[in-house]
Amino acid sequence: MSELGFLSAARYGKDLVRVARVVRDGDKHYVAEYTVRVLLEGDIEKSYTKADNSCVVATDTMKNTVYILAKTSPHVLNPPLFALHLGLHFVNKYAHIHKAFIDIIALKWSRIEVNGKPHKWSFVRDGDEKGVISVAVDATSGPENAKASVQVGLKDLLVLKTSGSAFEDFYRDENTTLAPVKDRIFSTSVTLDYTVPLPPNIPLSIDNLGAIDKELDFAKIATESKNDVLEVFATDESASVQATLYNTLQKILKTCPAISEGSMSLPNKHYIPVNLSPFGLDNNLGYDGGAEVFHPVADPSGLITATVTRK
Ligand SMILES: O=c1[nH]c(=O)c2[nH]c(=O)[nH]c2[nH]1
Repeated sequence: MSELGFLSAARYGKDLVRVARVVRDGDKHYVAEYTVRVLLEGDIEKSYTKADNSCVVATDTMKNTVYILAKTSPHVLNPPLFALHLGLHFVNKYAHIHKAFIDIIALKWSRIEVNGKPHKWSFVRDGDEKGVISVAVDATSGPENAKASVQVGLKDLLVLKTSGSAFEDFYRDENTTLAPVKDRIFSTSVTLDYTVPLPPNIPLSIDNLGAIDKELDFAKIATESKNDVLEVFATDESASVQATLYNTLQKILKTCPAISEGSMSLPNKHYIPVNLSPFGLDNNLGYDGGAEVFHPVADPSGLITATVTRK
């Protein structure tokens, strides 16, 4: 068969590797639960073009590696570091693998408090929110010169405010029916991704991951950026989802000097005030807001996205 095309890109791996790890410090336990995706690039063309599997690190091997490092990595409780450890492992172990892309979704297990005291080994899923980590390790110039991009964030953080949100003075034309409103419900499911450049003074290696975290403190960045999301959402006198998104990312850049860029994706989950006038009831449908009964609509939703980059 004559070939009409050439292989211009190739990347393969294992997706949806679910792993939970318990770390025991005496009778105080810690737990992490992840869904991991591993994708690799390198000298793998012949597996596609020549049906030659000799270069194929089996995706089953990648799955095993996730379990093995979940047991052996000192960084297993720190998702960005664990992702870096996995990525560096693959480019170090296999000379023909030059890039590793590790994505982790971290499920939420919060320690249960009993009578105000944190319990030793009991946890609760107290929200849909998940941590999201996306690491790309590039060892094209050799594993000793590996570079990595690290994006961290969260998704599915559901928030709602019943006041402090307006939407007015928007563009109007003959297709516009939406009435301006001074006071409305604002609800969204926050997706936040931020870029954390690795310190240029510390060579990227498995052995240096501890030192890198000492400088950056990924756990602190995660806590502070989430606090900023919640605080700005609650306190911003929102002129629009767009303006609140922008204010949030500005706040995060201020709080977290290690972050170079942040992106957010915010669906505008509309709550439509119900017209109760046929029943002789006033639901405050006017410009000033103050409605009490709403129809939460699943779709369509707005979808507002933006990236703010440090100057
Ligand atoms: O905050 C908002 N931004 C929009 O772009 C928009 N469009 C719309 O219909 N409602 C809203 N609300």
